[in-house]
Amino acid sequence: MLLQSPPPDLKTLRRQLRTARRALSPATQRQHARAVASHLQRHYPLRTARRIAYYLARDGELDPQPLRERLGERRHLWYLPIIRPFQPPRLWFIRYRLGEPLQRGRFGLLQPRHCRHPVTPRFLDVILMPLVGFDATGQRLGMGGGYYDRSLAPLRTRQYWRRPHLLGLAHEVQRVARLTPQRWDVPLAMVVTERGLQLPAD
Ligand SMILES: Nc1nc2c(c(=O)[nH]1)N(C=O)[C@@H](CNc1ccc(C(=O)N[C@@H](CCC(=O)O)C(=O)O)cc1)CN2
Ligand SMILES: Nc1ncnc2c1ncn2[C@@H]1O[C@H](COP(=O)(O)OP(=O)(O)OP(=O)(O)O)[C@@H](O)[C@H]1O
Repeated sequence: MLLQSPPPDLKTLRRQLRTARRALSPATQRQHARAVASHLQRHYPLRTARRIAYYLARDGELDPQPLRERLGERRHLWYLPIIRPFQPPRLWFIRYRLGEPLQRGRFGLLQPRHCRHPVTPRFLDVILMPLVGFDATGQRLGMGGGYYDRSLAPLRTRQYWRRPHLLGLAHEVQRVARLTPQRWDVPLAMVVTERGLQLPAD
């Protein structure tokens, strides 16, 4: 009898995908970050967005900094996530101007030292999200803490007249065949890798 190996559990899958993205050389990392910036710099919801959340790349994450540099500071306000200091864990977003001081917070994450006027996701036009994994349908695998999912949950249930456009950024090596959607998952509008934009397909 042929025994098929079972699909890896999510914890194993996260570890494998994080190892794969970390294994990319610094030169490849830079090339992918520049390719993603080229694919997105003329992208309509981003060009016209006023408030954009991004993240400071770590652990092999696709680096959104070249994209920030191309889009510039004149038309856009840039925000970084911070873990809000009480339970349940959720993200707030803080305006961050280049050159302002950073400090290490929870999990050793760099975050703005001055946390003035945090906003929740509904005040943002675009959220650039770091992915651990993704599939062709736009399903996303994150760090597993539910930080983004919990923070975005109100957008699913309430009717806001506008909601942020969610863009996932990743390297192609983070693509997986199929992720099973969880009840609380908030779907992405698009995944962007060095190969280009990917609209969710069923
Ligand atoms: N660059 C970046 N910023 C981000 C995230 C992210 O994935 N990447 N987040 C995405 O949610 C939020 C923070 N959530 C995080 C959740 C877990 C870990 C993490 O490193 N966990 C370690 C365990 C560390 C420990 O327990 O001390 C790990 O899993 O190895 C990091 C960020 C907001 N900011
Ligand atoms: N809207 C929510 N309300 C309550 N708990 C939630 C919600 N969203 C996620 N969670 C909790 O967070 C945990 C992690 O979720 P999941 O495995 O989907 O993480 P993830 O999508 O990889 O992480 P993240 O959202 O931080 O990128 C789940 O076990 C779930 O219990």
